[in-house]
Formats: sequence, structure tokens, C-alpha cells
Amino acid sequence: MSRVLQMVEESSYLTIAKVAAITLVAIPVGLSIQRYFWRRDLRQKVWQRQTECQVAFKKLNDDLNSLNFDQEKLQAICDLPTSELKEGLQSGKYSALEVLAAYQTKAQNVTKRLNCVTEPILEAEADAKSLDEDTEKEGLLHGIPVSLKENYQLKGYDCTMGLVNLIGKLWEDDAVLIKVLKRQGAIPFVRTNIPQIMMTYECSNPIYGRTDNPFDASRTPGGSTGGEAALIAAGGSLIGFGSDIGGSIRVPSHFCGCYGLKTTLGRFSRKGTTSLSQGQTLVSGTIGPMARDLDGLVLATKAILCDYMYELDRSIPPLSFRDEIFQSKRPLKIGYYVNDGYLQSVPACQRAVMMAKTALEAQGHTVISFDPPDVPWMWTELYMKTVAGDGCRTFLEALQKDIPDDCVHMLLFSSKVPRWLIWCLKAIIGISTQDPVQTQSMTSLKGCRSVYEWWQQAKAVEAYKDKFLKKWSDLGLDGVICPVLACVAVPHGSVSSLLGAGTYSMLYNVLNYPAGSLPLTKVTSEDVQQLENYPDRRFFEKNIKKASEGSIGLPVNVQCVSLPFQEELVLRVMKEIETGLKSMGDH
Ligand SMILES: CCCCCC/C=C\CCCCCCCC(=O)NCCO
Repeated sequence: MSRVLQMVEESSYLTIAKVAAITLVAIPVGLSIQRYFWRRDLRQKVWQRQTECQVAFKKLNDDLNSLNFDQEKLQAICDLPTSELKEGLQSGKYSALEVLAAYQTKAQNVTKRLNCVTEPILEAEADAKSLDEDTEKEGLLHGIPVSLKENYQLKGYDCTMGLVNLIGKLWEDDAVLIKVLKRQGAIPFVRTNIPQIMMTYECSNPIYGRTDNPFDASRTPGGSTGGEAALIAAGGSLIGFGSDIGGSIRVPSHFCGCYGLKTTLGRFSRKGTTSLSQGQTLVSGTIGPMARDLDGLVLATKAILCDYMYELDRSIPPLSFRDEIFQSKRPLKIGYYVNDGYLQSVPACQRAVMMAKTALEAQGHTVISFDPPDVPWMWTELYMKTVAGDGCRTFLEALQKDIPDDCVHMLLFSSKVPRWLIWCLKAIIGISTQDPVQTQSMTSLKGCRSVYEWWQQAKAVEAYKDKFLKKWSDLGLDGVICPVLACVAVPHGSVSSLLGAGTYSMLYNVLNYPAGSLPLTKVTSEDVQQLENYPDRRFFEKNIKKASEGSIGLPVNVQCVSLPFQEELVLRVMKEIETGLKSMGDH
């Protein structure tokens, strides 16, 4: 009897063991199969999208060939500065259609080299033809082709932000800014590349691939408005539009040597632009123009600040472009710095700021030293903790069922490390990076734990804004000039190991001050030689120094900042610097 019981017992153990073994094998196998089919579907979506883009480029090419324009004339059109092109279009010397053909041809050639355009906007030709029938030519941007970052909603197109899952989700209406551009006679003609989820200074995603820097293909054009910057700098567009929550207009402009303006939140309508950060309203992303020359940047800003925008978006204060501020001859008092108290900028960036200082002084302005307060703390406790306020949940959810690009891997990894583990590893990370601020930034990626903590966060941001403004006001400043970033364009794939270099830009997102990016000079061999004296104790410093090797010839921009809603003053400072340099024979 006991033998029988023993056998029954043994066989039930055997059954349990078998079921357990089968389950242990079946679950991972099942999951792998599911994962295989899921990834196959995603890859198929990417392939379909890429094919659609190739077809669109092919159609554009056929259309251009059938128009049969003189190629030399088209190239000459692309060489014109904004003011001359505008005049030529207004006077009828050039038709909107030939100018469009010129830029379509150029953009196609540029993107073959740099991969900066995601797709052409095929409706552009019809837009140009109808503009050519218009005898009034009233729009401020009459006949000027403009390029758009991929996150601007355009009727009949999707905004993927580099996420495969968003392919094919077509928008039914244009963004407000696009409607305004069209009303002003501009012709949206291409869409430009971005990094996946748009939260880094690189420019690659699994759908459209990687964009290269026009000055050095081994380097990134910056991000997230990297495709725009590369296209504009390489001559494939005159005016474009981007967005910026931590430098995304200013940094790519600096990496590629074009002009950019991050506006104050509320100056331009953002309705119809896509971003994953829209629920986060403490440090908000804003939008703004980018251009090949300063006239283009000013013209684009003027064109957007028109009655039609205020009609379309009643939440925007009707504050048209104030020419009296832009044209004013009043002497200015400007603050400057080359070291923000966290990471020293490289010699080339320092030299650019000093050049701007000299130019402003030559124009009769006063330039004094200014130290922005508590930048390391601002970076970890205000910027990082706010933009990652939900513990990166929104970003992670978007990436979870997608194909993560290399450019987000490091941030993805850092944001997944549990809070307790960061605390346990703090000492080790601190020793390896030699930088407690950097360690703290990892904790900040965990965001706020409660609504209470979020309210405290809001209070802290407001208190910092007050402190900064008091310092600014006590000195009676009109503006500030400083580096855009601690370094110049860096090699592909290196951004996550030098993210701290971005404090120079992120500060003005926390403050919500308008800020311009002005190309001033190129890295010289002396700049590179002087890197010998650049500190290299901390992790970020080491990486900045390494990334700056071989940087001779890369563009260097200067950041020009003013108080909220003073975009005209930012543009004026940029103009004063350019004029000053020209008068000194330096530009
Ligand atoms: C899983 C990814 C987590 C990302 C968390 C990001 C937190 C901090 C990184 C800051 C990087 C700032 C880059 C800013 C880019 C920008 O301005 N984008 C504009 C979007 O419209």
C-alpha cells in the first residue's frame, strides 16, 4: 500500500516537475516568438515608410526634370542672401516656381550627402504656382521656400518623432505656424530629420537614419533640430523652423554654423507641434526660426508675429514685432561669461564670446562680467528633475514598444536604474566620474515622487527665476552673451557622455528667456592647442576635451539672451555684434 502511495506521490511530483519545466521553457519561447513578430511588424512599417519617401523623392526628381530649368540659374538663386532673394521675388525677377525648384534641387543634393531631409512636401509646387498668379505679392515671405522640423503637424503627413509606432498617423490640419507661413507667402517644401523622441543633441532615429554634420561627417549636426541646421548650413534651405526645450534650436545652429532663435514661451503659437513633453508645463519647449543669415532670422520672426497668428491662437498675446526696439540706437549694457560655474567652455567658445564682447564695445555698448547663479544646482535640481518630472515614464512608454535608437540608449539605461540602486552606487559613480553633480543628475532622472513634490519643484523654479532676475536687474542689464554649449560639434554617439555641456542652453529654458544662436567664427589650430590647459579631472571634462580633438574648422556660435518677450532685443544684440565685427573687418 505504502509502495503504491509512494508511486502516486512520485508520479505527481514528476507531473509537477514536467509542468514546471514546460512552463519555464514555454513562457520565454512564447515571449520570444511574440517579440519576433512584433519586431518584424515594426521593421516592415519602417521599410514601408522608407519606400514611400523614396517614391516621393523620385516623383520630385521627375517633376524637376520636366520643368527643365537652367541649372546655373538655380544655383545662383540658392547663393542669394535672404534680402536679395526677397527683393527678386517681390519685383518679379524670379518666379516662386523657379526659386522653389532651385531649393528643391539643392536640398535633394544636400540630403544625398547628409541625410537631413526626411521627405519632400509635394504640395509645394501647387503652392508656388498659385503664388505666381498672385499679383499683390503682399506676404512678407512671398515665394520663399521654408523647411520644417519633422514634429510640425502638416495636413496629410505624420509626425513620428523617430518613433516607428507613430508612422502613418496622419494629421488632418496644419500647425498654426504653418498656416501663418502660408498666409505670408512662404512655401513649406521639405521636412527635416530629428533624433528619436527629440531629447538629445544627436540626430538619428530608426526610421530616417542618422544625419551628418556638413563640416565633418564623423560628427553630429546636433539635435534635436539637427536636420534643419545641417540643411540650412549646407545651403539647402534659407529659413526653417525648429523647437527647443534644452537647446534644440541653439545647439544645432552652433554645431552647423547657422542662425537660430529660441522664443519665449507664448510669443509664437505652438499649436500643432508635436512633443512628448507637452504635459510638463514648468520648463516648456518653445519653437523658433533658423536661418542662413540674420536678415532671414529677423524676417521669419516678423512674419510669424502677425495678426493672423493671433486670430488663429487667441491664447497668444498680440505683440507684433517691435521695430523700434530692433532698430533702436540706445546704448546697451550687456553681461558676458565664458564659464557658467559648472563646466568651463572650450577655448574656441571662449574666444567667440570675447570677439562678441569686443564687437559690442566697438559699437559703443558696455559689456560687463556676469556670473549666472547656482548653475550646477539649477541643472540637476531644476532642469533635469523637471524635464524628467514623471520619472521619464512618458519617454519610456513611448520607447517601450518601439525600436530604441542608439542615441537614446544611454538615457534609456540611466532612466531605468532604480532610485535605490543609484543611492547604493552613488559613492562608486561619484569616484568614477569625480563629479557629484553628474551623480545627482542621475537621481534627478527619477523625477518627482508626488504632486506635493511637484508643487515644491514649481516653487523652486519660480524662486530661481526671481534670484536670477534680481541679479540681472541689479546690474541693469539689457542682455547677456555666453557660449551656446561648453564645446563645439562632437562625434556621433558621444552626446550622452557630455550632456553636462548643455547647461549653457538649458538655463534659458528654465528661465524662459528668449535666446539666439549667432555664428561668429571657426575653431582654429590655436584653439585646439590651448585645449592642453582645459581641465580633465571630471568625466564630462575628459569627454569634452577628447571630443574637441580634431575640431579645427568647425563653426562656433555665441548665445545672445534677453528678458522674456524681448525677442527684438535679442535680434538687435545679434545685429550689433555682426555690425561691430564687420566694422572691425572680422566678419
Ligand atoms: C528615456 C529617455 C529619457 C530622456 C530623459 C531626458 C532628460 C534629460 C535630458 C536632457 C536633454 C536635453 C536635450 C534637449 C533637446 C531639446 O531641446 N528638444 C526639443 C524638443 O522640442
